[in-house]
Amino acid sequence: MTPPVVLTVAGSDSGAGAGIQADLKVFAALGVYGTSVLTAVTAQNTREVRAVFGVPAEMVTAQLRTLTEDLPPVAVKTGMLGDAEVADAVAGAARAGLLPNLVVDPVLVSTSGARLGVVEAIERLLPYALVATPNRAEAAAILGRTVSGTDEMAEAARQLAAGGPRYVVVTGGDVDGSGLATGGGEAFGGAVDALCTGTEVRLLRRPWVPTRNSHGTGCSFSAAIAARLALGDQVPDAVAFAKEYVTRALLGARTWSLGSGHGPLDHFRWSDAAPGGGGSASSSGSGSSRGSGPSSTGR
Ligand SMILES: Nc1ncnc2c1ncn2[C@@H]1O[C@H](COP(=O)(O)OP(=O)(O)O)[C@@H](O)[C@H]1O
Ligand SMILES: Cc1ncc(COP(=O)(O)OP(=O)(O)O)c(N)n1
Repeated sequence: MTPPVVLTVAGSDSGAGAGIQADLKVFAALGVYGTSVLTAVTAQNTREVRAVFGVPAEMVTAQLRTLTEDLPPVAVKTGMLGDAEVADAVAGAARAGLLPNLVVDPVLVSTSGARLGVVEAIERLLPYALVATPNRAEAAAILGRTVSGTDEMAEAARQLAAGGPRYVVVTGGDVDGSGLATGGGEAFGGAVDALCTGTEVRLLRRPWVPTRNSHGTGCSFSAAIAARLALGDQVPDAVAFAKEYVTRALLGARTWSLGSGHGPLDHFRWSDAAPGGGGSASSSGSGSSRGSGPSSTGR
């Protein structure tokens, strides 16, 4: 069967844990045909982002036009955009109807602290998003206030949804269920995200996986949402699937030793990494919206 085409518009991570490389791995793992528009090249490993080189906006437009003429996507995700000119180029394509089922992951700063984007660029694209997936820090930067506990995450999701995207997931991979920063190696109450559907906010909770190999969780999450939208899921189901997928990909990589910093997820061995069976990351689902489980399409 011909797979649906899914496009990622993002930066290159030379270490392949995040960015274009992670997105394409997620697409392959979930059975869709991935295409890519490169917005920037980073010199990056598991420890740091050493250099960033932006692709000119005209070249981003050329990639978008060339691809969408021949391989029109069924769903699209954006990651690192770099500057506002690149965001304008992508927004132009969205306005022209070339980027259906658009998932915007507002990448601003890497885990290691490097700046990968600006709020102004994100703001230009958010009105065209079907789904936006900011983490707590990104939501805070866009809204201009702190977003700490789950109540504030829910409120931030509601506020961002009122300003453009139909659905917003504020992710909290770095906090436990009661909103305390984790930071250590212990499992707390769960990795909690807040999904605003436009009418309500649902808290999605899966086990928090204690691992250093967590580089690229945000990229992988948004890529999985886009893949599942292309396969026909409704947004809440796509989001629930993506959360489960990331949990399993984190579990799959717990024993990996790739690089000396924050290593990548195991994007491919997720279908046999059952959450709850993974050491201290016991199941703590509550209040979550669950779609069909990842194992339904696992290889
Ligand atoms: N250690 C972890 N254990 C379980 N889930 C996690 C962990 N880290 C991140 N996640 C999940 O991964 C997804 C991406 O979130 P997050 O890591 O907050 O994004 P970002 O990489 O943009 O900071 C969310 O569903 C989040 O809950
Ligand atoms: C090229 C590139 N794009 C995005 C990121 C950040 O990835 P993300 O998944 O949002 O973040 P972490 O999970 O690594 O915090 C990146 N580093 N490089």
